[in-house]
Amino acid sequence: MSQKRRAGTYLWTVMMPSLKYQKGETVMGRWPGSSLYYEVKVLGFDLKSQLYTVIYKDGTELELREQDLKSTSGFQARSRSRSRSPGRRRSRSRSPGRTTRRSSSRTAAAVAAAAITDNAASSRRETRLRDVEVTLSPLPTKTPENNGNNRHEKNEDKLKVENNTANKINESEKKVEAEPEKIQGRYNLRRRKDDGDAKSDEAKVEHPEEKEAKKAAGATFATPLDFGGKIGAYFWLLFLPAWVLFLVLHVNQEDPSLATFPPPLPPLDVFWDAQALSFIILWILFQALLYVTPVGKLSEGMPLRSGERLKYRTNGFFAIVVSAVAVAAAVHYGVDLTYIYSHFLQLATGSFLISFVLSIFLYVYSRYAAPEQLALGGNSGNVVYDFFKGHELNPRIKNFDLKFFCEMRPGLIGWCLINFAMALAEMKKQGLDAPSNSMILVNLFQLLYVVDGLWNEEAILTTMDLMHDGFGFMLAFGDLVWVPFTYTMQAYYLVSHPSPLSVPALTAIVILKLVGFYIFRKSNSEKNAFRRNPSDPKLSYLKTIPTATGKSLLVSGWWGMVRHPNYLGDLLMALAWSLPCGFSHLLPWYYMIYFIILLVHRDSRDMVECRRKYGLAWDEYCRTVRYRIIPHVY
Ligand SMILES: NC(=O)C1=CN([C@@H]2O[C@H](COP(=O)(O)OP(=O)(O)OC[C@H]3O[C@@H](n4cnc5c(N)ncnc54)[C@H](OP(=O)(O)O)[C@@H]3O)[C@@H](O)[C@H]2O)C=CC1
Ligand SMILES: CC(C)CCC[C@@H](C)[C@H]1CC=C2C3=C(CC[C@@]21C)[C@@]1(C)CC[C@H](O)C(C)(C)[C@@H]1CC3
Repeated sequence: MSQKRRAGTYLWTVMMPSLKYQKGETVMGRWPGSSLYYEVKVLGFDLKSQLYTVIYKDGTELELREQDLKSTSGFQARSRSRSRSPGRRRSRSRSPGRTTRRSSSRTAAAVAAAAITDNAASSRRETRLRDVEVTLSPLPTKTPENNGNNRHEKNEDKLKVENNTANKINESEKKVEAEPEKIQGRYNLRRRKDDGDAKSDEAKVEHPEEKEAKKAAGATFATPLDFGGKIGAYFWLLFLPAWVLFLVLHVNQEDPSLATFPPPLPPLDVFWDAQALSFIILWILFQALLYVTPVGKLSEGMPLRSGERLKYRTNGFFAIVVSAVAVAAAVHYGVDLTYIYSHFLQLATGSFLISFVLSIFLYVYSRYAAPEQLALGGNSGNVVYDFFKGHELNPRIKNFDLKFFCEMRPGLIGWCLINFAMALAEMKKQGLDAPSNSMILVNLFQLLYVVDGLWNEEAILTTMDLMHDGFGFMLAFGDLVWVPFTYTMQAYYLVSHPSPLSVPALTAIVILKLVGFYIFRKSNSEKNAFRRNPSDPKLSYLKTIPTATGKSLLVSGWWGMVRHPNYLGDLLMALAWSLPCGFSHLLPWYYMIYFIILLVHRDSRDMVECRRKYGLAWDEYCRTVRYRIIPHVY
């Protein structure tokens, strides 16, 4: 464990009491780039970057330097005179969006809604100052109409509420100074549970045990628990491995139908095979060797909280090509890959053991990490939850990034290897000279998915897993067990359950796959290109919403169609993977069902995270782009 890691934790503990502003304190924070100060609440302090995390009244969280904060007492006299002529004074501000803000009042200004602008303008913002009119409107009071998830779905109602509020703004400003405590209720001080959950600060009660746990872990930076919190973590730790083993046992049955679920448990020694475990270890080491080979690009990740940008060796395509050559050579020299089919259960158990040991290592390793290296979502102070969710954001041994490697290599490439082995097993079992049409489709479709992911490996650096999720049991198990041993269910199923396809059915399925792939690839590439270079002239036709963080949100193109066009494409592809297996059993549809649940949950997690980061600009985006995944449906 490096000394730097230990030193970070030590300094954190001893220096906290001497900080000028304390956690929970309400102070005035400068709007980044401008000379305007708004009321903010201090959420924490990061020793390494020497930045305070603060939350504005609109829910936007930002990191500010000490000199950008002032105590409210020393500030009031000056700011009052500023707010005397609300709505009339225009101040030129150089906020990250470089917007001109109409300050209707000291307090109301903090709840800025963003204006939609086109990306050509947004590009120019990168090089020169540009004024964009920004409408400032207070957050509507919590009412049955605008509260809850349907807040954005009921677009028309919401707009009406806002228009009314806007009309009344001058009237309400008069009351602002006279009734400061009422304002507290009108503006949302706390990050919302979901996109529309506008709970006031007072409404949220922190349980004493939660407080204690946080204190014990020095968990100043943390986001609300998900996956059912602490209890949920216990549940998932037991359920996920059991589920994989049940699926594997189930697919092995003559009749893998609901009537025969759960399958009978074999004796315990059947699960264990030392040779299977050693094959898994060899495969992971082989992939690690390819990963560290200095071939391919060194790509930069997105800026971390500390401002640092990590470098990643993105040679995934090289890795899959070399792996394919190695597998072809092995088959040529007589290696029987159907071993994978006959020892599937033992291989899954071996992978599970590795993922479990890796998760323990990751948790212990994270205890030596500096606070800014921890993941916001896995820093609750509860050992089991943090172990499950992932405590450290980007655990690395020197330059070897464990999360990136596990997500993109052994499991993902292993998925294709297993599918290929299933095709060989089908030929052997069914006495075929070539795999069936259905097996070929499933193999080619999923191979395309993986190869595309590796070809565009850099794009993973702007996804949720890499940017937000810590690396713990959930992802270690997901990458090393879940992906290779459950995503291969369709191929495994086809080995013993042939499903002939007519030419029209085959053609329709291929078209569906290509449509899904097109949407998936185009939308992912559009967002990735925009995040990497917002001033890219090729994207200048896109409309964007500026946000207080300096990043903009795409509001036209693919990301103007629905909020997660990439999920839509992915779901269409998932449908095309299940259809070749027919409708005799539910098992080959398992992936489709799981994927809908996963993506709906992921979308809601992302909504919470984006609401936290972008505040009202995110609300504006949600009002403009009403549907989450399927246009006019969901
Ligand atoms: N096969 C599988 O098992 C799985 C596949 N996937 C696939 O992986 C891919 C990545 O998914 P995932 O990481 O969940 O999510 P996304 O790639 O969609 O990333 C979400 C992030 O994109 C940014 N963003 C959101 N809206 C906008 C916008 N309008 N303009 C610009 N940026 C925006 C935000 O980050 P910020 O603003 O901070 O940049 C947000 O947090 C998807 O294609 C998904 O289908 C995902 C999970 C499992
Ligand atoms: C065990 C849990 C219930 C769920 C674990 C989820 C993980 C299996 C997935 C989370 C995000 C993933 C992605 C891919 C694979 C599945 C996991 C790890 C991905 C690498 C597949 C290939 C794609 O092209 C991609 C876009 C690169 C995917 C990124 C997200």
